[in-house]
Amino acid sequence: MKRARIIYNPTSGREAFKRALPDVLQRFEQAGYETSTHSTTCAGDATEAAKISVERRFDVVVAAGGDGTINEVINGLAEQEHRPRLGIIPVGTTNDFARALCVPRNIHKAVDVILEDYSTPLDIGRVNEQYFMNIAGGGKLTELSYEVPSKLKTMLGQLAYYLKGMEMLPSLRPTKVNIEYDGKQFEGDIMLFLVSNTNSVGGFEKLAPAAEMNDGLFDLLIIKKMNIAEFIRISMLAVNGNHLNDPNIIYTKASRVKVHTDEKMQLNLDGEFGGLLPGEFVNLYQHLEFFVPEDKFSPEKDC
Ligand SMILES: Nc1ncnc2c1ncn2[C@@H]1O[C@H](COP(=O)(O)OP(=O)(O)OP(=O)(O)O)[C@@H](O)[C@H]1O
Repeated sequence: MKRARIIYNPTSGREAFKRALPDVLQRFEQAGYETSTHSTTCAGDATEAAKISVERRFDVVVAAGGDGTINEVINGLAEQEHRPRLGIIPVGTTNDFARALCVPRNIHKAVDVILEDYSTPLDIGRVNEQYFMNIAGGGKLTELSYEVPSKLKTMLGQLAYYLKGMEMLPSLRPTKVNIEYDGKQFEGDIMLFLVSNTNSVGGFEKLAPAAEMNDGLFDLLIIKKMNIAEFIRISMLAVNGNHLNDPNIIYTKASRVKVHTDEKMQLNLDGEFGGLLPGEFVNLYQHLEFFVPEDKFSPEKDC
């Protein structure tokens, strides 16, 4: 019999997963899985739970939560020799990664994707011995994602981020960096940089529109120093993906990106604080196998 371990964050999003859990378990049982659950208790707990799932030889691990929970689970699986297949049930506030995978936000439809049993190997990123599946970055604005209090996210959802973003705008300052990417180099002041594995970033779906998740390459986006009015203008253009030809933007693909700075610059990994830079970002080609809708990589699919 196949065995699945569901690791879920009971505080994620609007706490809907706890209510759906009995139905979810029943559906896994009916599909032939022996299933057990782990409810996370604090930061880092999902990483430990994922490592234990590997030790106990589960065939499938399901991460139910927001991007933070999925990131923690990936950190528990990435270094293991035997890596179970990974399913996602997106019940967080932003769910950028699930959007990139075309996994529906409806809990039962997300369960359908896992039980349909189609999975595919996808790239993940590593930096300073930590792993990310969606995006890494640095620059004051990337700190937005963890400055929003969890209670406010539960109440307001995505709106909480926009409000906090507006509040932070006046305090945005450029940072002097040196960025090496696949043999090329950029040196100068930047507002922020992003190293992206998917095209779904911070609720913007066209920020890194060419990102593929199984090509062994990141999309690197550098936004150079500019004033606040310019920055707002670029952000508006980015909603529709019209920011890429701007002279203040560098947008390219790279498998390795090395960021050095003498100033204090925080590293953001999938929306959570990941320590301080410098760091070297390495793309791990097709390193983890994810359940996705079977037509996810067909040219017609747009989700
Ligand atoms: N029982 C818990 N109580 C409080 N925090 C927890 C608990 N379990 C996990 N966490 C922490 O909550 C963080 C954020 O959770 P998660 O990403 O699942 O949900 P979210 O914040 O609602 O959504 P998103 O990250 O998409 O905005 C996790 O990275 C984890 O460190």
